[in-house]
Amino acid sequence: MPTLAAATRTSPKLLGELKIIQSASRDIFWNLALEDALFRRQKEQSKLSKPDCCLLIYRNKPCVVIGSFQNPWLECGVRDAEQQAVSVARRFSGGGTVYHDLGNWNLSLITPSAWYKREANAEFMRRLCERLAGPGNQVTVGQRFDIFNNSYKVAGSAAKLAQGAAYHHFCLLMSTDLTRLSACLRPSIREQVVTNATSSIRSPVANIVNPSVSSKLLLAAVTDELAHASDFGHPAGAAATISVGALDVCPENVASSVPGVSALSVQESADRLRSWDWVFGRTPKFQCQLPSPCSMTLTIDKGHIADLSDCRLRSFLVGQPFRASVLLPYVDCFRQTGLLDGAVLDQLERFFARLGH
Ligand SMILES: Nc1ncnc2c1ncn2[C@@H]1O[C@H](COP(=O)(O)OP(=O)(O)OP(=O)(O)O)[C@@H](O)[C@H]1O
Repeated sequence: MPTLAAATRTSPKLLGELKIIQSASRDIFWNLALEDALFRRQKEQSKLSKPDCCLLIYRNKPCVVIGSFQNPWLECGVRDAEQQAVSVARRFSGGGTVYHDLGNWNLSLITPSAWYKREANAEFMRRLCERLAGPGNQVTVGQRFDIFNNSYKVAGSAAKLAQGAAYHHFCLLMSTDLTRLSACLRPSIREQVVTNATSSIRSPVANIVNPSVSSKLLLAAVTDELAHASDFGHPAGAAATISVGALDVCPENVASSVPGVSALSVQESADRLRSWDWVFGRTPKFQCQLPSPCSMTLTIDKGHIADLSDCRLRSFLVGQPFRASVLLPYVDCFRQTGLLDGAVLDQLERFFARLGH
């Protein structure tokens, strides 16, 4: 027979409200910071007997978003992204690299950790996608809780789980520029690399609907699916009410429209997410092997050159950030001093140029 303590642990508390929050910002860094602030607020709320939870909806200007434990140079063309004004962001959650633009919608379910159910969240997304795709389409949940429409990936998913709170976010391809998506996901470093960073699982992708779906229609479909959430065992089914908490949230109104979230802390967190130290400096240590005529091995740790097999260059380059703006002037210098032969310098120049500023 279960003890009283065990019974109390397994019978979940009712949720308070499930609030839908929609961001008006199109800045990936600010939106990731807002998501993180809502997650931290959720952790605080976990002490309450009836915590609220929320669904954050946001879109971004063109950007590549890598997972927390990934290597940006292996996942995207950093220099090409820079040249096309595509931001590169590192999110807090794990998983692989995705491309966002205004045709890609992000839905993030932020709940108490006790309510976190990957399968039910994915089923919520599957039903939403099925509704958007219309009849005659086969919408399924993949092994890693991604969503496929007729075998094409239409939504990716990643999660972050901590004591007290969790979020599970989905990026949904509605009318994204798919040519640009695949162009942006071409690696900067194509040389041989040794790393234990997470690799993306590349899949053929498609948009789910024609470009005419408005945010109003999406919001209506989301609200309706959440209202039926108890039918398929989603935690939202236990929410006392489902309501639109705040629309058009932006840096100017976040403090007044989203209680418990400070505009300053969102801004500080956005600035940190935007920094080179966060996006590139947090790359897991890796080794890169440059073939002949260079024939050298570089070790990169915390975004800086930690070691170099060519002893002529070691004293100049070890300790330098792994970025074109710092390394290319050295190549110019080496050219002037005749330290290395021309073919080696040309190869180094091409390699460093691909790293981005
Ligand atoms: N906006 C997008 N939506 C869905 N799939 C995408 C998108 N952008 C790229 N993809 C595809 O998803 C692949 C990465 O998938 P992977 O499973 O590694 O990451 P993910 O965990 O789904 O990403 P996320 O965690 O952001 O959802 C890319 O190589 C590409 O094929």
